[in-house]
Amino acid sequence: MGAERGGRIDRARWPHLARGRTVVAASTNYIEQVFDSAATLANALAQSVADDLRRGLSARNTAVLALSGGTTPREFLRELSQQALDWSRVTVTLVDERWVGPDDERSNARLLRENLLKNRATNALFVPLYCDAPDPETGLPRIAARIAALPLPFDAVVLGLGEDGHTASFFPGGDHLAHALDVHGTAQVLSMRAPDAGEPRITLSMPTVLNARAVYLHIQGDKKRAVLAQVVAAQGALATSPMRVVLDHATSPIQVFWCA
Ligand SMILES: O=C(O)[C@H](O)[C@@H](O)[C@H](O)[C@H](O)COP(=O)(O)O
Repeated sequence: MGAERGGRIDRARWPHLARGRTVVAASTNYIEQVFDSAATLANALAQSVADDLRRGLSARNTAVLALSGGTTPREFLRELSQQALDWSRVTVTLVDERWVGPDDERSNARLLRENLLKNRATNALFVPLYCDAPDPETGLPRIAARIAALPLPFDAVVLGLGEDGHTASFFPGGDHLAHALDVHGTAQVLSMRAPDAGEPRITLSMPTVLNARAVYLHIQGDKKRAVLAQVVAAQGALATSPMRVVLDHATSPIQVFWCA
């Protein structure tokens, strides 16, 4: 993969890279930065995503962002909500959503509502990946119409990583996994059911994610870092994992933000 090591990073090639962070590896399809705490990571990631949004606002007068749910992003979302920019011109949606009501503990919409859509970001427009249909298959046309109406590509997409190598709701064994991962596919959003997914899901498709102007991977803890190392080395069960497909087809380097 031709990794560069910290001292030899060509900063001109990586314009988003702020000073003072440790770059542990970079290659043509990812660049990894390591932070000494979850708080410094959350702050740096929020600043970086906010800069992407500001660039979008000044170039196109509008900006659009897709965020992941799960347990990792809470602190980052709170930091992002404090970023000074014209949030009234920003549209926020999710990378994926569990098919549960917006007040359910497992709802990613709820996570965003409680942690991002407040403070300075109160006026951001949130586009949910959930509707009152009984299941994601039935709700899909409505959700797809919402995504089709967005001014894509996304200015930034933030992904998470599961220990099974899933990202977004690209779960191994998912009923629409091949379709979702098809880089030439035309679907922007799909339903997904998988044995390890818990609830049925809605997910952005791989090309919708990878067309973003900036794609981040936010991971915390040694276990996730070990998972990513296996994905990068294409080893064992993770050699063909969904995250590996993301790395293989990244059109601009995935920006990995990691802390122990
Ligand atoms: O809603 C979700 O489940 C996600 O968006 C999912 O892709 C998540 O990012 C990973 O599963 C990591 O989740 P954790 O941060 O909880 O480990």
